[in-house]
Amino acid sequence: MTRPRNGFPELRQAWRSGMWLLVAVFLFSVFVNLLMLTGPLFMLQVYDRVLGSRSEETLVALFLLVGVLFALMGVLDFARGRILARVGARFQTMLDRRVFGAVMRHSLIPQFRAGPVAGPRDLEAIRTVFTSPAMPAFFDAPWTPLFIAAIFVFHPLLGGLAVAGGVFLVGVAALNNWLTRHGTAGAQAAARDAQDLADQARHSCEIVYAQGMNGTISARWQRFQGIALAQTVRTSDWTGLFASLTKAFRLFLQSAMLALGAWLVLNGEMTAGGMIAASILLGRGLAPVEQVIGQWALLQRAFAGWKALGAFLEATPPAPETLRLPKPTPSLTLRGVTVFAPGARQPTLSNISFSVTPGEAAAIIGKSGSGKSTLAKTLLGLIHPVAGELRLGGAALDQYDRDALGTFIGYLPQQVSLFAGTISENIARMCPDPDDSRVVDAAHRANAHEMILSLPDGYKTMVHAGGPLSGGQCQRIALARAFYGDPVLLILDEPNSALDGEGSEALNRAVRDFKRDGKAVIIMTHRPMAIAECDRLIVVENGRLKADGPRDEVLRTMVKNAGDLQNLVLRRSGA
Ligand SMILES: Nc1ncnc2c1ncn2[C@@H]1O[C@H](COP(=O)(O)OP(=O)(O)OP(=O)(O)O)[C@@H](O)[C@H]1O
Repeated sequence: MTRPRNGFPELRQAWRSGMWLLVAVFLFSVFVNLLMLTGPLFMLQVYDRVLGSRSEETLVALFLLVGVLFALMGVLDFARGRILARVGARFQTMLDRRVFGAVMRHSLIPQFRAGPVAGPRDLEAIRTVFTSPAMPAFFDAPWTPLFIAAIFVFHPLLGGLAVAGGVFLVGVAALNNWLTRHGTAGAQAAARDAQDLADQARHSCEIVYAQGMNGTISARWQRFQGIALAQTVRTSDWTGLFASLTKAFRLFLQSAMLALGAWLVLNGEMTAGGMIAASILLGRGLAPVEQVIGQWALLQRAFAGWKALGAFLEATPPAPETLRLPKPTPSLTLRGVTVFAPGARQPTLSNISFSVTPGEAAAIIGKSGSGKSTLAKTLLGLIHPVAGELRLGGAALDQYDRDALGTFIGYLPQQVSLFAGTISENIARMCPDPDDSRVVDAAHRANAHEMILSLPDGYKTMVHAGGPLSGGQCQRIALARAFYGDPVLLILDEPNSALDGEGSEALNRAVRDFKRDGKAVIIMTHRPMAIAECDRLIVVENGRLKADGPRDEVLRTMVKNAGDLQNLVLRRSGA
């Protein structure tokens, strides 16, 4: 069995790419931890040497030295924090594109599109650990045994007390982890549900108000929020309890250490300086443990994110590398194409075969739900048939590079959506430096140029959810986006659903121009106006091909009210 190369191996590779920086952090940590001995050593010297000798010169010299050493420790500690932040940023940057790509591929499956998008959040959760105090604590933790060993040097009894205290703290951390492991995950899942519902409600706020759904939606949101809050409070109660317990215990342990030390001093088994130094060493040694416990919720989220992200990337491999094929000839062939909706028993499209040749415009008509939009998405390679083959310019769709294929095809979806950006960027398919002449040319073809110029900011008008364009204006801009560049095939799904008579005429003109240029056009519709320029008519019924042939012939034989429809088509097209 071959081991998967996607998923966890990708995470590990991104992690390893920052390894040399982590080695630098490790080296910095060596010095930071050695410099942490400055305090106890200074204490030892002051108590045992300065106070004993009553030498002010020694005190001043030691004090200056300590100042320099602490300054050095501060600089090194700051530097390793900066490096760790960059290791995290590097980890995220290496995976950002891949995760975004995987989310996009995953969203092509309709039932996943509506679900929560975890990938980027998981990645963010892992990165956050690098900027949290937990990460330096991990690099400090290996020094804990050294500090405890140093306490043994002062006196074995003190060392024994330190070990017992350390073991108790680690036990507390493990118990905390065990008690909160389910609560944290549950709280995160419920918070995600609440956030997703809030986003959805915000996007559809008009329908929420118009249909009096404010109360029901906010009650549903509050329920999710309530679950999230209850779990968070319960988890935070446990974590808070353990954090307080740890803190109080560590302070008590330091006092216990002092008490034991004082007793040993009274018995003449150690010096007063050693007693103070041992107490400080204990504080230093146990600080990383305390810090990790304090950051436990963050660490748990990062561990869960690592597991979820690895599994997600494993299940969503990147698109296979393809050759950049040259621009295809505008001929499309389908043979026996069958498509199932995920989990469906009956096919949405069954054994569909037809071809469209250069210079031809074909209309695909059928009742609502007959499978026209599914066919359009299949022709675009967005839905994969379970059987049959589909070729553009002689090559199967998956032989094309996905982005390149997109430039060869102009697509107008049934439900138009524009992106946050200027009209010109939207027409240029969100290219950051659009070619103005091609943008204007596409707008002209879609009869959108005058309309765009009439807007206060013209082509620079910002498009955003909810404004400032009407449905028809959006459709014309989306049509211009389909025309942008030099597509060889146009696939238009209900192109004049929001167009007025003038817009429909312009669309017919554009289709005529496309045919004249030897390109191919496919229009999914049930509006007669849209088939005026179509030479071919393909009728789909319940996902099956019912008829395919010259438009007028098919109209005569297949459509019940052929006469009326034909008259309407010919009258509207001015033929
Ligand atoms: N990704 C998919 N893969 C296969 N089938 C799907 C997919 N998504 C939806 N379907 C199925 O396709 C059926 C037909 O829907 P489709 O939107 O293609 O019809 P349509 O002819 O365009 O209808 P309308 O004219 O109302 O837009 C739906 O009933 C649904 O079960």
